[in-house]
Amino acid sequence: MGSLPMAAIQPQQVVLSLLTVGVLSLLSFAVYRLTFHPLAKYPGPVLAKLTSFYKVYHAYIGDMHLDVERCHKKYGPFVRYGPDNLLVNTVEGFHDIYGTGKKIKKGPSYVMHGPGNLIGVRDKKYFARLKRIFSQGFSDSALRDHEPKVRKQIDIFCNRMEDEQALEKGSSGWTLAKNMSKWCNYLTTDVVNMVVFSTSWDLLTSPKNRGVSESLATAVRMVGITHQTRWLYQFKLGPVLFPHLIGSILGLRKHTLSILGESKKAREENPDIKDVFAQFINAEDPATGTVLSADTVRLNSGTLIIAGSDTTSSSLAGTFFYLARDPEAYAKVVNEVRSTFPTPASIRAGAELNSCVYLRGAINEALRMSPVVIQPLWREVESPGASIGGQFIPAGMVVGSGIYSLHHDPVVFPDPYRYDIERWVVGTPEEMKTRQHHFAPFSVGPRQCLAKNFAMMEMLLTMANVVTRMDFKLPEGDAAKVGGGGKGQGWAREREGEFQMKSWFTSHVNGPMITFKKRQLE
Ligand code: HEM
Repeated sequence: MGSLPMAAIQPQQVVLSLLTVGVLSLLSFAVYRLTFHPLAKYPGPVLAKLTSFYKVYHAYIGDMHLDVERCHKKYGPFVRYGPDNLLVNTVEGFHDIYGTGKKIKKGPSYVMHGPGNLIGVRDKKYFARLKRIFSQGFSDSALRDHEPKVRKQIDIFCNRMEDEQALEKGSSGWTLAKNMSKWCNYLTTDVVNMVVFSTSWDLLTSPKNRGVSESLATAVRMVGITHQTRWLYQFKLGPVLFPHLIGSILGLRKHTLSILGESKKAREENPDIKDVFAQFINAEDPATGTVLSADTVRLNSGTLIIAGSDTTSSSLAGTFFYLARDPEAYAKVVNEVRSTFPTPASIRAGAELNSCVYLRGAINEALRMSPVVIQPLWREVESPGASIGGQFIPAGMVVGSGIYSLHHDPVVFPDPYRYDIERWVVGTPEEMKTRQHHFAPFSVGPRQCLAKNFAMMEMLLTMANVVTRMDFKLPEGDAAKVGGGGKGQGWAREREGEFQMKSWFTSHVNGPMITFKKRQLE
């Protein structure tokens, strides 16, 4: 009996089989993620449970802080916001994640910042040793060294704000309106460069390098997107998926290298320069016992420029935004500062400045309403797991909290979308303690902002100098609306009195437009 002839396998059949296998694998993967995954019991958007690209999308369009808020309103305090990601919106949970003592470290996507770059270091022991080097740059004694450099840049900033060449016609001394997100960015970028490198791009005085502000913003946007999944970084997908954002980042690298070059040149001429960069180049790498490599120095320098410019500038712009809309708060701040410091020359960082409670309240309330590091800062739970907000979360899961949501808890901050500087001035000790516990613009715990005190000093000095030298207000007409919410801007973006932010890694803002009038000082 002859054997039956084998039927020839058609290419369509191969494709069909492969497709079937592919679809079945995807289906079983989806079923696993929705049903058997360790986070399966937590509610959340179905797409977020299935794929990290849900988060990537919100990071790209810049509404993640609002989407996080929307999800908590819909699903409650624990929300699954990615296949392995859990959002926690209780104050206990927040302090469990970011405070000390838990087996929790920075999330996997932080590797994108490169080895030896403080902000991205995940190993706790290595971090502790590295932090000893970098925190010296922002210690109390270092702040005293930095203060004159900061004041000098603030003086240039104030000269630009009261610029008499730009008086509006018939306005009895008021200047043309200025876009404060831009000007505050020029100020803080020049400040951070002077403090770290003793040289700067002179953004306040020269338009030549101002494109760097755009590059910084785009770099921050790309960081925020890449933070949502480590695959983007590991498989180098960023340039493929977001080619329009990459050019700016290359531009930023060029600018960083130029400032490093300038700074080195200045050091050859004067080897005694004392700044943060001098500490970097003379420091010993705790991992190798040798001096920090050129790459480590470059990476950390880039981090300081980004971390130190965008954040402080958006916070200052926010303070202008809210104060210019609140005549009562404005009057309290102005009276307090002018009675404490009769002349700009008398303004110094320290006890007197810190005693200006309305000024501090005005800045704190702007940071509460519009915290500038605004995406959930992802952390990985280490073995054997951790209790977070009363829930046991297994090792390997990635957890985070939205600072914007924490700051808008209506129980602690009644009428949470209203700017009210009294929250930081009036209250029983218990109430003040509770508010502080729910307030974390700089994060908390071991990985909180390295330069929190420096940033507060810079903001207090800036606002104190401005109100001593000038009056300021919103301009007439539509320009007054720039930066605020309004109809048609999207969900939760209708509130006209709220400074609108795009939640990139740090926030991106526009406005407010502000007009200034120089005071006559004897
Ligand atoms: C209003 C201004 C600022 C705010 C609101 C702010 C906020 C923050 C926050 C929330 C973090 C935690 C980030 C994370 O967990 O991934 C952070 C980290 C950091 N910030 Fe700031 N920051 C400000 C200004 C500055 C300035 C002026 C500098 C330096 C010149 C700076 C340097 C850093 C560094 C190096 C880290 C990383 C610390 C670490 O990973 O342990 N920041 N900042």
